[in-house]
Amino acid sequence: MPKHTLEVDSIMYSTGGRLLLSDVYLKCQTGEVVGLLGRNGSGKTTLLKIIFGTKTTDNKFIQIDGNVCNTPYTHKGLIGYLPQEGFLPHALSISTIIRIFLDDKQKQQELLAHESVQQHLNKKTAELSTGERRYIELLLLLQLDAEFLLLDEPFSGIASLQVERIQELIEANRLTKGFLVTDHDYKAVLEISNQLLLLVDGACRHIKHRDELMQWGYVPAGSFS
Ligand SMILES: Nc1ncnc2c1ncn2[C@@H]1O[C@H](COP(=O)(O)OP(=O)(O)OP(=O)(O)O)[C@@H](O)[C@H]1O
Repeated sequence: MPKHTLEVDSIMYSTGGRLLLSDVYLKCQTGEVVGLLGRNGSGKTTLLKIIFGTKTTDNKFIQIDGNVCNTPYTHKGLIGYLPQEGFLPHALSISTIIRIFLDDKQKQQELLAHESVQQHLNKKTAELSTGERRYIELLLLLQLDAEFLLLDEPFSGIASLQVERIQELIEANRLTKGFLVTDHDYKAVLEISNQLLLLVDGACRHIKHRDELMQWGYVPAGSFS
C-alpha cells in the first residue's frame, strides 16, 4: 500500500507578545502514530489547529504528498481533527448525529449497527460519559476515510479500560492512516507512538528515548524506573 506523507515545516506562531511556536517541523506518514507531548500552554492545540488549517499563523509550510496545502481541512479525505472539547452537538441524539455527519448510507448503517454505538443511539450526547463520547467521536472520524487524523486529548478524563479501547481503535487503523496524537496521559501516548515529539519553549524536540522526557523536565526523575 503506498504511503502518504504529511510534512509540516517552519511553523511560527506568536500570541500576546510571546513566540509560542518557533520553527516547528514534523513529519507523519500513514502507518505511523506520532505522539506530541508538552506542558499545559506549550502550544499543542495551537499546532494541531494550524496543521488542520483552521488557525492562521505568522508562517507555515504544510505539504501532503509533496503538494503544498494551506487549508487541509477543506480537502475531503485528507485530514480529520478531534478537538479537545469534542464536536458532537449536545442536544442531538447519537443516531441523528451519525445520519447528519455521514453522507454515505452504507457507512451510516455500519456505524448505527456498531456494537459500541447501538446502546447509545437514542441518547443525547450530554447523556454519555466522556469515554463513551470520545469513542464515538473517533469512530465517526474514522468513517471519513481521511489519510491523517489529528487527535487532541483523546484519553483525557477517561478510565484506563476506555483508554485501552481507544488505543486499540488507533492501532486497528494505523496501517491506512497517520495519527498525530497529543494528550497529558503520556504513558498512553508512549504506548502507541512510533515517533515522539515534545514542545518545549516553542521548539519541537524530536525525542529518541523516553529518558529525554526527564532531561527536559517534562516528567519527574525516576518516572521510568
Ligand atoms: N488566539 C489566542 N489568543 C490569546 N492567547 C492564545 C491564543 N491562542 C493560544 N493562546 C495561548 O497560547 C498558549 C498555548 O495554548 P494551547 O491551547 O495551544 O496549549 P496546549 O499545549 O494545548 O495546552 P493544554 O495542554 O493546557 O491544552 C496558551 O497560553 C493560550 O492561552
